[in-house]
Amino acid sequence: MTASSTPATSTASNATGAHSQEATTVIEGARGRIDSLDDRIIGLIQERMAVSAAIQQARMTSGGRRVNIARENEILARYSTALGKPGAPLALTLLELSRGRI
Ligand SMILES: C=C(O[C@@H]1C=C(C(=O)O)C=C[C@H]1O)C(=O)O
Repeated sequence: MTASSTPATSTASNATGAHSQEATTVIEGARGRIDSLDDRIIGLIQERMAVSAAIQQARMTSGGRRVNIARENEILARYSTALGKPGAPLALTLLELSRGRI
């Protein structure tokens, strides 16, 4: 039996859902890369939240409002241009994380 047709271990002990050892190996490696990317994305979101908080604090200390709708519209447009329709709710989630619910 070749490596590519070797059955994977039973689904009970294989969380990938793959039906061959070859696919299991590919998926496990790629999931490691996704976990690493997600760690970086989460770190970038936390960094974004901190930068946004500094902007909001500076504006409020000067007597301005926390929220700036014109700027938020620019961000919504950037995300939907780059990512298509699902980019808008993603941008809204980032804005909510950064300035709370409005
Ligand atoms: C960070 C700012 O303040 C608020 C938060 C924003 C953000 O997190 O991107 C955008 C606009 C504002 O509602 C800003 O005005 O740039």
